[in-house]
Amino acid sequence: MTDTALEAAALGLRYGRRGADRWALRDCSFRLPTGRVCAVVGPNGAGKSTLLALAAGLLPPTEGTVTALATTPAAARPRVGFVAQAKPLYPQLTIADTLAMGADLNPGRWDTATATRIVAGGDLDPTARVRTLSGGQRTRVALALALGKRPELLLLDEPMADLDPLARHELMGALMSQAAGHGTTIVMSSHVVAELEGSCDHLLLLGAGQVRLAGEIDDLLAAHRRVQGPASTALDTHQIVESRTTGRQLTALLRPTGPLPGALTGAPPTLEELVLAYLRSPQAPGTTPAAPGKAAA
Ligand SMILES: Nc1ncnc2c1ncn2[C@@H]1O[C@H](COP(=O)(O)OP(=O)(O)OP(=O)(O)O)[C@@H](O)[C@H]1O
Repeated sequence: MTDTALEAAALGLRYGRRGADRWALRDCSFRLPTGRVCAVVGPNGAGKSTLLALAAGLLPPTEGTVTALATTPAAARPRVGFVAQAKPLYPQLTIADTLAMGADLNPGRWDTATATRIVAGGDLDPTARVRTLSGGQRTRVALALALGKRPELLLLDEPMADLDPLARHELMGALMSQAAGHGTTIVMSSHVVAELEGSCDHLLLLGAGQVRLAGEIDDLLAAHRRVQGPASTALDTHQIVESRTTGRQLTALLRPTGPLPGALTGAPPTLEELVLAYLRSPQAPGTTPAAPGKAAA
């Protein structure tokens, strides 16, 4: 039994031919312990889908390594569930055929009750063909297939994007109970940070193909402060993620490197405040396992 669900070391992927210099991901290093629910966030084109595809073994790295459940992604595949952004399924199959295929492909692992319950939650007709389903209904079937596999590691690329609010709530609940009941590690990309707050305990923030923040969310929040005070307050000994001056008032989100000036009041940010501050400030220094000197503040 491993205690590492996902680990990347100097991982990089370049699309296209050599020399084209289109690095989608470069020099990514992080470790995700098992049993976590990890949010993967970042702007469009940051490399989230690429990272998930590498972790699922669908793309070979151009450089560096990635392991899933302490082995190669290909060797881990029977124990890993992956739902890609496009939710690919066989359009000509019915929902019932699709779940039967899941059972055939996962002998000894398949959880009929869970898969059937997820499909039934959407009030879907099992005899309906996949090609007749809406985007959100296809997502539901794709999640039923992934959860029915009872994976140890579940990789989900924007799983909630096309679900209605009730379906989001219900399926997020199904994912959380899978994590709590079976110790499944879930890695989930999303642009809706508010949705991740309260569900996720680990964060991977990507920007321009690099890992900018990686770690336990509680540790990351505790290491930052959202502060306000007089505009004249000097902050330059601290790592400033973003700062703004309005008249005589300064507000900033920073990573303290020592005691804060007494003129400032502040508190740890929420997850949404932290992520938005980093997204608005692409040049702000991040914290990754590859830069341990910056981790403690
Ligand atoms: N098949 C491909 N061929 C060439 N370049 C690609 C391909 N897929 C992605 N890229 C490029 O790789 C980079 C990372 O893309 P990726 O899809 O991983 O980002 P993302 O963070 O998932 O974005 P989004 O939030 O928009 O889904 C982007 O610059 C993109 O243009």
